[in-house]
Amino acid sequence: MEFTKGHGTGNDFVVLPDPDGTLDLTPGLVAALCDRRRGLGGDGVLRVVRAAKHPDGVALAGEAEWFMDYWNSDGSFAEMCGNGARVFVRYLLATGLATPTGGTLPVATRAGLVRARVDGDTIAVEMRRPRLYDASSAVLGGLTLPGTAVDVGNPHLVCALPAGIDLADLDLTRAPEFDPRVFPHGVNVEFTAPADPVDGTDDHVLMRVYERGSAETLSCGTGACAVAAVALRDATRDTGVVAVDVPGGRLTVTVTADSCWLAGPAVLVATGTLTLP
Ligand SMILES: N[C@@H](CCC[C@H](N)C(=O)O)C(=O)O
Repeated sequence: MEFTKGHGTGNDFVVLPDPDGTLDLTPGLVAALCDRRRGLGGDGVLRVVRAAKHPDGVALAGEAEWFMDYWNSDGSFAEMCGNGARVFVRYLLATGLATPTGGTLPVATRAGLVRARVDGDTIAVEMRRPRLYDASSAVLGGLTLPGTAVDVGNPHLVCALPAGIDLADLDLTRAPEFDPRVFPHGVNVEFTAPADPVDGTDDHVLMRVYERGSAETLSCGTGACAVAAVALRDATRDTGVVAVDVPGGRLTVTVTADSCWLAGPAVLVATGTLTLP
């Protein structure tokens, strides 16, 4: 089986072309592929399948040719992956499987249709506007951190660190605890700290993330969108541009009245042939 490895700000994926949806992708196979010592290694798998050929994509087949079948590294599904969508589009373009029309390329996902725009090394995807819906908290190393629940198609909990606690000092080798009544299907937890202004943006935030199904990653695109929406709310703004620095680089999030653009680099690093176990 052919594979490609790619990443967006260090959030890395095994890309599997399966245009006709014939691959028997199982949670065990996904976990084995993502194993960093015994497999190819990755935060997740992106199966590239025609929307018409996947039960979760078929409803959008009239609007997008390709469906992003995203899996976390533990073998669970997620509704949406912002960095994954950007890498997915890079793959479609590099392989000639799709070309933008009128500057944009639609992709079907479990969270609905996203649109991509390509500008050199940068790929931006337009997703739904993040919805802030509840106050909740995470517990990490005995410390309770208040936060905001945000729906970006997938669930997020954004927690600002109190003064005196350094983002770099957080121990994210263990999962933060969260309230399962607010997040019955689990949650991605973002920890944030303010940063110095960046030209051309309205706000600048530092972020680390513990992802549902993938543990700590170097970046999370939907997480960055959630963080940007909370930063704008805290600045009593409804829309704006926020630079979000993650351990793997910088993402730029533009929240508009009705959507959210996530922009950053998306890179393919290797292709090869995989012998399935
Ligand atoms: N890294 C992704 C999010 C992947 C899904 C997430 N772990 C979940 O289970 O919701 C991103 O870039 O958005």
